[in-house]
Amino acid sequence: MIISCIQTGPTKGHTQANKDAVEERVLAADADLVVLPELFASGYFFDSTEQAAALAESVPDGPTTHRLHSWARATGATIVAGLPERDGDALYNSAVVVTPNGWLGTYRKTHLFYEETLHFEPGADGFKVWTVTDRNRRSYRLGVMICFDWFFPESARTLALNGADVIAHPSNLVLPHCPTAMPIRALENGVFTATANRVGTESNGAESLTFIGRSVICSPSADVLASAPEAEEAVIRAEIDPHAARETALNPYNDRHRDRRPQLYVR
Ligand SMILES: NC(=O)CCCC(N)=O
Repeated sequence: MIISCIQTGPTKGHTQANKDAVEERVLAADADLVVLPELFASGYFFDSTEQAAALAESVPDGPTTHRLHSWARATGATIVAGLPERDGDALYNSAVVVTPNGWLGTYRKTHLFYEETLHFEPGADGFKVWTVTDRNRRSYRLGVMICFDWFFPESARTLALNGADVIAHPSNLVLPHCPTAMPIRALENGVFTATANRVGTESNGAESLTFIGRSVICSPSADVLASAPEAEEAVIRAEIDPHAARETALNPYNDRHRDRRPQLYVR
């Protein structure tokens, strides 16, 4: 199967224009799994919680999920994309999994970063894995984490223990470390990872953040299968066999799952 990460450069608040700007690359991706960045259409560094709330939408009946479904239907791809979600009075930094058959599920970011903590509720649903199919109807297991979740090894580890073959990782990275770390996150958990980041600089009216690009697709052997430049919009892609993630033996004596000693791991 083909994984594609689309590295974008959105303008905060211009959700329609940001979706229009990425549509052509999604429709041309020719991939089984397309990963878009965290908050891909809204932008990230909100001036206020009121601005975040104004840009948030309900799932699955909001306009962005509908647009993602039209793209999934048109391409046959499964799409993972980040958006600000409103559920009653609560706002979440979420990612939706959308297939040609429609919305499949939502992940709410567990570990909020910096001023996200002012605007969003932390997700409390844990790390979910969905069974999806590629365009040849071959099934694989897809987990999702969002940006800063990478910093906590428990995120990718829990997804791997929950059976993920592939981890989609919508991001808005501003620190330099994640792209360097992701090959090891993939290796230590025996999964493929697909980090889709953005570029550009955004201000909240008082300070600004610059996003580092460097989207990256990694293999269970810590290979960097594809990577994007730092400051340009880009599309990266890689062909993988997701079931290769199910080979847990490292050698005749070691197995990445069997060798774990959770009874000795504190917390
Ligand atoms: N949007 C984010 O969660 C940024 C996390 C910090 C980083 N790794 O850049």
